[in-house]
Amino acid sequence: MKVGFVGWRGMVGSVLMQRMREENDFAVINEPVFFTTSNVGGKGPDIGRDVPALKDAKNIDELKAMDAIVTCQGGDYTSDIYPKLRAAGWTGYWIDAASTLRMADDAVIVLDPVNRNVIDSALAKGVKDYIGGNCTNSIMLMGMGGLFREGLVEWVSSMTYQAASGGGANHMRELIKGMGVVHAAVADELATPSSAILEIDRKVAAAIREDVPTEFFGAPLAGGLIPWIDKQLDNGQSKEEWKGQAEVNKILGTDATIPVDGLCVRIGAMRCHSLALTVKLKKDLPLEEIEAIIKSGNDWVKWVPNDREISVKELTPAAITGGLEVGVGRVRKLNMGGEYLSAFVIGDQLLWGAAEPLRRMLRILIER
Ligand SMILES: NC(=O)C1=CN([C@@H]2O[C@H](COP(=O)(O)OP(=O)(O)OC[C@H]3O[C@@H](n4cnc5c(N)ncnc54)[C@H](OP(=O)(O)O)[C@@H]3O)[C@@H](O)[C@H]2O)C=CC1
Ligand SMILES: N[C@@H](CC(=O)OP(=O)(O)O)C(=O)O
Repeated sequence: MKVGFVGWRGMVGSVLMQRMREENDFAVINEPVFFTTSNVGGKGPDIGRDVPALKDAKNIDELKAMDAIVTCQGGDYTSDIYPKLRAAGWTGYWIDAASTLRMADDAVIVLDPVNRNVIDSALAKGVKDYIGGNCTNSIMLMGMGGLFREGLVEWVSSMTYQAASGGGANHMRELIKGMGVVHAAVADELATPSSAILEIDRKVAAAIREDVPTEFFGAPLAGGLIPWIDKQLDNGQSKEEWKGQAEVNKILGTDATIPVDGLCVRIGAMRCHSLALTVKLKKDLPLEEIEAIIKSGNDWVKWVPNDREISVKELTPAAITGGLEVGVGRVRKLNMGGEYLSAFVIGDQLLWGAAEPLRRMLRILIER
């Protein structure tokens, strides 16, 4: 199979390359071809064997020679190139991290540990477009997929805590710079144990208002949060919030829509997205049964007992970042009644939230 890779040196693309090397995926790809929008003729990534020089990611003829194209280049690239390629008669497989094509009728949102049945039936029908889901939705479904699979979920309220990496590499850099600015504003006082905390607080507040960089996020994130992610819609939702119900139902292939809604908030974590969920179940099940169903969702569910000491150690970005496990904890019945469940779900948004579903989709295609 001739597989073209576009966007491989970006943040999502780099994580994809890293995972493909770890899983030895390049051993089963006869001809990997790497494309670029900025460095035609340059050197491709290290995949353990020689690869041809980088090809032009905007050259439709070069792209047309591929059996499959995996792109992490972003929505603008997809909007520009995909229609031209299809118009030129290309019938290969398009695997994409960008949201552009997700809701298209003839595209499938891929998250195979949750919707392998949807993927398999699409492949059998000849569907050619396989798109990675929004990071919060993929993480939520990786954590709570068992409850959805059993048809137990009536609705979900999802309050998110989303990491800087969701915005891209520059956003991560801005967060760290901001942290440095805050520290620098009170470094002397911090070195003096007797210094007054209110004075430290005043200086920190001033630094956050005036000095923390805001070029990429548009508001100070270090030492704060931003209660809006993505565009504003006419109904008062953010686009990120709108994606919840639309994508979750499409991923699951539901007949009747399961309502999913809540607020999406950017916080100062690096690459772990978290969700505080209220789940309305269709029936009042014992907690032990709920635990067994959640654990049975897939091999990556990391069940964290609802215990203070374990939760603060295991259910945090520090514990989860860089790994494929999706933490699920704080599961208990809420005061509203036996059918109301709380849960906290946390995952690395560059892995299950972006690169991993694409990597696995490519593998499914190759191994067919
Ligand atoms: N970030 C996320 O959490 C998620 C992102 N996505 C999708 O993936 C797309 C790509 O996201 P992301 O990887 O964060 O974007 P990046 O900005 O990190 O990379 C995108 C492209 O920018 C070019 N680029 C320019 N300067 C640099 C540089 N200094 N280092 C690396 N690449 C550079 C590269 O193209 P070239 O080599 O051709 O110059 C690269 O492929 C998004 O637009 C989105 O559609 C989907 C899910 C989650
Ligand atoms: N919007 C997400 C990241 C992302 O790229 O999402 P999408 O693929 O749905 O555009 C975030 O900021 O955390």
